[in-house]
Amino acid sequence: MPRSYYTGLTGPSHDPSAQTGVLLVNLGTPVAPTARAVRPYLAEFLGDPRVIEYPRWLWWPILHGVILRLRPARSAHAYARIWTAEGSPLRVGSEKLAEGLQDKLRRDRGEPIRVALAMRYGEPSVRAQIEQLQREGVRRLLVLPLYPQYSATSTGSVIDAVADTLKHLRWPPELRIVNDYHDDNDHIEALALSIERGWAVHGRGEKLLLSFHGIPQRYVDAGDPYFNQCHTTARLLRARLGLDESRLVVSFQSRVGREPWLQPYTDATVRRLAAEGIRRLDVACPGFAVDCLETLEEIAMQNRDFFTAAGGETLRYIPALNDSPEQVNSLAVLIQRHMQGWPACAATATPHHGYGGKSA
Ligand SMILES: C=CC1=C(C)c2cc3[nH]c(cc4nc(cc5[nH]c(cc1n2)c(C)c5CCC(=O)O)C(CCC(=O)O)=C4C)c(C)c3C=C
Ligand SMILES: [Fe+2]
Ligand SMILES: [Fe+2]
Repeated sequence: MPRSYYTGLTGPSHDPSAQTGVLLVNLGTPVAPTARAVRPYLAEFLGDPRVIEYPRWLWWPILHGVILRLRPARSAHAYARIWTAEGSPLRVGSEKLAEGLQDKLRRDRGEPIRVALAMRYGEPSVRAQIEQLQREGVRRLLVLPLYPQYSATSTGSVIDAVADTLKHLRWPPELRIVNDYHDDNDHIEALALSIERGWAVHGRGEKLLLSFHGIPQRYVDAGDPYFNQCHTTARLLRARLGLDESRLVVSFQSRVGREPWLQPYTDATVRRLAAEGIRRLDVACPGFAVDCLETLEEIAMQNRDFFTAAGGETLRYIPALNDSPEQVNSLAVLIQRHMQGWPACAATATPHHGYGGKSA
């Protein structure tokens, strides 16, 4: 395509060769580990009706009158424990993953695919990043929420943000959205390899606990598939690792508020296991693509303390897949499967293995 064909429509800064874009979306994180920075982040997050399903007239006074006065300082204190010189682990890890995927996809497909990262809450927003991709000339967009298991509170909310953005575009791109990848073979294999590598280096704990982020039980009762998808991931990992239900245990963390959330709770589980005589416990959090507050602070610090206080010796946290080659490879395969039928860009595609020549 001649460059001039695009310029008038999409603005001067686009790269007309990257017509296919991938938008990774993660939850979002405050810009600094301070109450002042955490407050607007929590206000946006906990003001999302997908996350808190109470009528607004009931929830708004509690959120603004109580929660946003107390929680920011407490959360900021937790964030301060995991903050790095580069910033929030969730943001840094997600950015590295996006870069790794862009390199990998360009190599695999022989075309300049653009991979961008957005945050559902805070910056860079879904809207800003889709508009940016569009300015760059992207006409086919694959959205990949970085949540392996679908929940209305996480993936569903990303879909809302994408849909809201499209309303404002005169000429929206062709769109696909990955709903979940909780049972994807390559993903399960990547998780298994990372767990086995941990065992090879540190030895095996007596049990492996998979701790997933919780949600209110009420949401699952109303039809959210999240609980089932978490258990399917666990079942597939059991089969792949050769562990039975007594060796690989599932629990749910990060409960907020008073209503019942998915059970068993992670904190009660690590205490129970220690009380039952388990001394070495491995914990992985396969619901998190990238390490964050909920893994680095809640699991690797808080729950480690609960475990040892209850008589356990070592709780070893097995890191998230982050930007490891295993995760870059498995997500690159997933992305390309979801792009099937989308042409490689004609002007820039280079012939590569598998096309033309003498192959059958
Ligand atoms: C109160 C309701 C919440 C629901 C429902 C919920 C679901 C949910 N969350 C994640 C992933 C993450 N959550 C993170 C932090 C976090 N979560 C909540 C509340 C709910 N989450 C709060 C209030 C916070 C902020 C921290 C705190 O104050 O405790 C994070 C980490 C972000 C970071 O900056 O590191 C992630 C990731 C999923 C996948 C999910 C539903 C399945
Ligand atoms: Fe092109
Ligand atoms: Fe959360």
